[in-house]
Amino acid sequence: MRKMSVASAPGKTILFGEHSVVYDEPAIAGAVNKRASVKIQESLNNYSTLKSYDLGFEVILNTRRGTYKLVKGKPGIIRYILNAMGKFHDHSNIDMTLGLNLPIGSGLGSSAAVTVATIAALHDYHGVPITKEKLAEEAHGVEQDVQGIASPLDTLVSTNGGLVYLSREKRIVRFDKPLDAPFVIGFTNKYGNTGKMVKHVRHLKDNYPELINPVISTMGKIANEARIAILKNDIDRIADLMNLNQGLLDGLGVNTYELSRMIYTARENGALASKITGSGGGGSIISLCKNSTVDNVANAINKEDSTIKVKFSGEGVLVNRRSPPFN
Ligand SMILES: Nc1ncnc2c1ncn2[C@@H]1O[C@H](COP(=O)(O)OP(=O)(O)O)[C@@H](O)[C@H]1O
Ligand SMILES: C[C@@](O)(CCOP(=O)(O)O)CC(=O)O
Ligand SMILES: [Mg+2]
Repeated sequence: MRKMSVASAPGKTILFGEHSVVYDEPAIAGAVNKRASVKIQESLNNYSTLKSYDLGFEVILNTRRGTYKLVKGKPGIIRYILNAMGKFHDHSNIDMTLGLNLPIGSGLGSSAAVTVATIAALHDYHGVPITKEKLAEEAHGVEQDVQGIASPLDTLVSTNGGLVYLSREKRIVRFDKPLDAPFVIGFTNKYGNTGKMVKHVRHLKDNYPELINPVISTMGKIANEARIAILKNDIDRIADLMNLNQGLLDGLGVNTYELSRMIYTARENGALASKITGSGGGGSIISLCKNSTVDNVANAINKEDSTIKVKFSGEGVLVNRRSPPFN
């Protein structure tokens, strides 16, 4: 029987604090019910392979030399997997398969979900016990290597699951109850590149510190206000804070015409709030709706863009389809 390991991890949606979280401000994000899965099998060849039917890529890897040949597809997300293999794999030949049922580059944390699932599968394959804390830390290190700058938010949420508040001290506090309100995620077919958008904000901050620092710290204050509103399930206050957060993201230049189109379409068709989720520059928006308006909002956005129905999910990383006995 060929040695095999399977791990999966959820994507996420950021409610408050994207970009400001990179500068240690608090943030609020939730794991969603769309996941990345990685299967590793002992290879019968004298080389390794990495395939994804969902993303249409195939790679032949020489793990001994650390080189690879892209047989077909785009390299993007492969960089995260190769970085993880460089750190957590030996030179044995393996066949890896990546499954992804969430849109990639769409602000839903595909890079974090793929990275967490890859590392969890590699550690299981090599029989290396690991805690959730260590797994999230290693995954954050991979995102930092590949993107140049990354907060631990995405990889913490993909590892732990649930709706979480990330404090300034980088501790996560899980909300006991998911938000009792329907959301619609709208996404454009123009994906955003997280690394590029984070570097854009860094450039602005370095050039206009006296203007941008107050924006970043106000985003942190909004996240703290939102934490209280979520605990009270004060939907109207959450909505006001989401729209305020959007105004500041716009100021940071991470909005686009397509994202604005979806934001205002959502608001004009009954959404209580609508804002960019994730890095922006493309990708997705998240709209807070009422049960009576959620279908209107989705239908209106679908006229020119796409929507994906996601639910918050309590499930974080799974290894061999069960929540690992993390110590
Ligand atoms: N079709 C694709 N095949 C492989 N990689 C892709 C594809 N589309 C986008 N990518 C890459 O996937 C990564 C997505 O990560 P990121 O930009 O952080 O988006 P997300 O918001 O999903 O985390 C980027 O490195 C991007 O270059
Ligand atoms: C923009 C940022 O705050 C979130 C990135 O989210 P995503 O990769 O677009 O899903 C960057 C980070 O936190 O590392
Ligand atoms: Mg990402």
